[in-house]
Amino acid sequence: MTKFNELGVSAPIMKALEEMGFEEATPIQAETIPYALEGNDVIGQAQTGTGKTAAFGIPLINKVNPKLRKVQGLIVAPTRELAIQVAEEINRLAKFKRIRALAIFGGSPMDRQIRALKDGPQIVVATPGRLMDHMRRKTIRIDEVHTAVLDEADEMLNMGFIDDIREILKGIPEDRQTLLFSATMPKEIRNIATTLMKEPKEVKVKAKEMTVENIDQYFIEIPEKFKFDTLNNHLDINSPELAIVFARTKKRVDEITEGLQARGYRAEGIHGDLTQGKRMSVLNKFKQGRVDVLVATDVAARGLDISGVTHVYNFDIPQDPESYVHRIGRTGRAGKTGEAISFITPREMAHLSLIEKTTKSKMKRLTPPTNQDAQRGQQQVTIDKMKKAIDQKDLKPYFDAAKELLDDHDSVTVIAAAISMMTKERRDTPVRISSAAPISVKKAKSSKDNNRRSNNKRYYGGRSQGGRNQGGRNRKGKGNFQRKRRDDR
Ligand SMILES: Nc1ncnc2c1ncn2[C@@H]1O[C@H](COP(=O)(O)OP(=O)(O)OP(=O)(O)O)[C@@H](O)[C@H]1O
Ligand SMILES: [Mg+2]
Repeated sequence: MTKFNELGVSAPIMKALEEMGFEEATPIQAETIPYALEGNDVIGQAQTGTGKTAAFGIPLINKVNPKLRKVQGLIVAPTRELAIQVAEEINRLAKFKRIRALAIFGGSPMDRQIRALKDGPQIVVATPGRLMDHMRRKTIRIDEVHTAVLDEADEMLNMGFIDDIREILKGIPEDRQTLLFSATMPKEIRNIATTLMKEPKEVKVKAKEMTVENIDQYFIEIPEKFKFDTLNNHLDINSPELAIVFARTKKRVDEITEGLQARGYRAEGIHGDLTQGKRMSVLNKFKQGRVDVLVATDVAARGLDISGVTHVYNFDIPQDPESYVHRIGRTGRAGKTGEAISFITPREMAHLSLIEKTTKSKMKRLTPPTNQDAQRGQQQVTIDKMKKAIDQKDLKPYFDAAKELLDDHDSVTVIAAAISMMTKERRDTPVRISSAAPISVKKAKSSKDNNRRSNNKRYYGGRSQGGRNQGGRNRKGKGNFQRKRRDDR
């Protein structure tokens, strides 16, 4: 284990790290910080939730001159919420260095951002679309930037963003330091990346699997029309502290959200068609635990660090294995455990193998839970509450009433009545989710799908201990798949 002071991190940052409770550097931090501090370009790849933000944030802050009120560090991120989160983490790390990070992103008033930029933040975290707006209007100067960071680098260099990124990098002096980070880095994207960098040091934290091992991964083979009830049952059985449900399209996100609300869950949806105000309020409610289930498109798949997310459901399996890695990585962060459950229609089974092959990890099969399983799961929630009360509460004031009840009824009946009154009643409000075209399956490899290991015994006790736009424009018309996909999230 490496201490931060062994890495050459300066005193003000050390103080911030202490305040944040970071005792030791994570492997990606230990390996990339020294390279970056020496001024090297770095490509850093490490699993989700392993501290990549600080891995680029610390050396960047280290290098920034607090006396110079000009943008010196530019971080580009794919979504608005991620830009905000990264700026917050940078500001925490920079607390004792008198420098400020500002997030600029689409969907929020331009004039306010222009004023904030005039204030002279040394670090800007931006989504590409809004950043380019500012560049065109000359309301941001990036010609003194010495460090450029692409967070979620493979996404930023993918078809939907690559042209913007090239244009942005053209505005930054060529002798810049460039840092690229992501949990995934397909080879062809890595090749593009190196053309934008100078002899980059490539750090790939050695891991058997691309996914974090403290996420238990499951799949349920289920026809489309049973997905919603299965989700319902699963939520009842697992009673997640916080759960994220990923669906393929904005429409499905809306329908699933409405369906869950109709069935009595505290659920809210998030996708690219909502106003920025709504997106932020939904995410904040989720972070505060006022919403238990966040239903989302891939707009929430990358980078978001929300503590307490115990379950991730892939209501629809994602097209790309990379997207799978990022989605499930919203749980099991910073050493905590989590569960990921993917719904796969029979026709999509070959796609499961492709994902497993890419991520080098296996999903265990679960049988779809029945309504009875779900009922039992909900009762278990009550029983757990009762057990807690037995352990922790002073129940003596209730003894007389209890004894009175037991004069007339046997104890099993009395307890059953108590459980029934405290258990959430299931609502069977009919819910219809419009059907979605199944994923287009590439490189189908079906032979081993027929004899997958079965692990059906896992219904109860499945509760785990949990410890959180895109560039702002809805650009249409290029016609390629990636672009379309981004517009639809
Ligand atoms: N050295 C550390 N010690 C303890 N906690 C840490 C350390 N470094 C980072 N963290 C915390 O771990 C969590 C995950 O960090 P971060 O969001 O940077 O992960 P990431 O690798 O960028 O994940 P993703 O691939 O999903 O973007 C954050 O809450 C962060 O504050
Ligand atoms: Mg990250």
